[in-house]
Amino acid sequence: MTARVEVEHVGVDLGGKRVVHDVSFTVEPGAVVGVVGPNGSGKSTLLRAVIGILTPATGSVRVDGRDVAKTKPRDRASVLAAVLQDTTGDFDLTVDDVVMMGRACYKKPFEADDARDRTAVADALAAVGAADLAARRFAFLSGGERQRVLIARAIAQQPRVLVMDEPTNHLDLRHQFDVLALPRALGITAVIALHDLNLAAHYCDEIHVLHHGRQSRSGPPGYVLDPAVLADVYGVAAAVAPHPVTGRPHITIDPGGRVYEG
Ligand SMILES: Nc1ncnc2c1ncn2[C@@H]1O[C@H](COP(=O)(O)OP(=O)(O)OP(=O)(O)O)[C@@H](O)[C@H]1O
Repeated sequence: MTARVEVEHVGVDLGGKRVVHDVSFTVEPGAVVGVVGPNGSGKSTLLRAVIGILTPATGSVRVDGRDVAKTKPRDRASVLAAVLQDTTGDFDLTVDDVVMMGRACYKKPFEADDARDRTAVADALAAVGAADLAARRFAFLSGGERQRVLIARAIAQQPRVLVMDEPTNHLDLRHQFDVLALPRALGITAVIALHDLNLAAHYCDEIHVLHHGRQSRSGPPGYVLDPAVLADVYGVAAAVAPHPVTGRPHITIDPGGRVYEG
């Protein structure tokens, strides 16, 4: 199951200040969309509005036509799952227990886990290559192992939309690729905040660039990842050329600031 996400004129206030201004885009069912931008540009705030834990000051987020801000948290959880940046890592639980938390939206309080829950948990752990961690204590995992377990928890929720904020943090190269390939492999609509523009170029159908809380450019990677945009938004000199293997845009940054040609 997958869903269409419509972000319409979303503005978000934090601490009495507007930090996201008038952002609009649609994510087609099954599409993978990237949100990129410098530190403090509003990516996490926008993602929190998408999943409904922040209520937009303007506009709305709709999933299959239903306003997320007006949907009860329990109903939201069976549609939207999130992997956010600041999830505490101090659960005194096993990995199995942590991933089982993703099943809570399907159960009454204190209802026992059933075979379907256990299958969903095992499948989710296998999907992130963490089946061997199931019996380990979450608190004693490495940063990358924890991150994969938190992604497994979101997948065990069997959402129609997966929202991930910098999911590749802590992950080695192989796991970065595997995690970003997951939404498409599972057929889940995804909205992903990313710092690595080359990963965004490779995995995203569309990219939305935020700059000072505003949407500065949106569209397919080849349109968005333009040297002039990178210079304007990030203040870096960059060359963009087709990746030799995939043909997707590939960015090379000049750390010295020299502007490449071609
Ligand atoms: N509770 C808050 N009150 C006031 N301002 C806030 C609050 N939380 C975040 N901000 C500000 O909102 C802006 C957007 O922050 P946000 O975390 O969404 O950016 P980001 O693009 O995700 O950044 P990063 O790449 O560093 O994670 C920043 O200027 C930040 O300082």
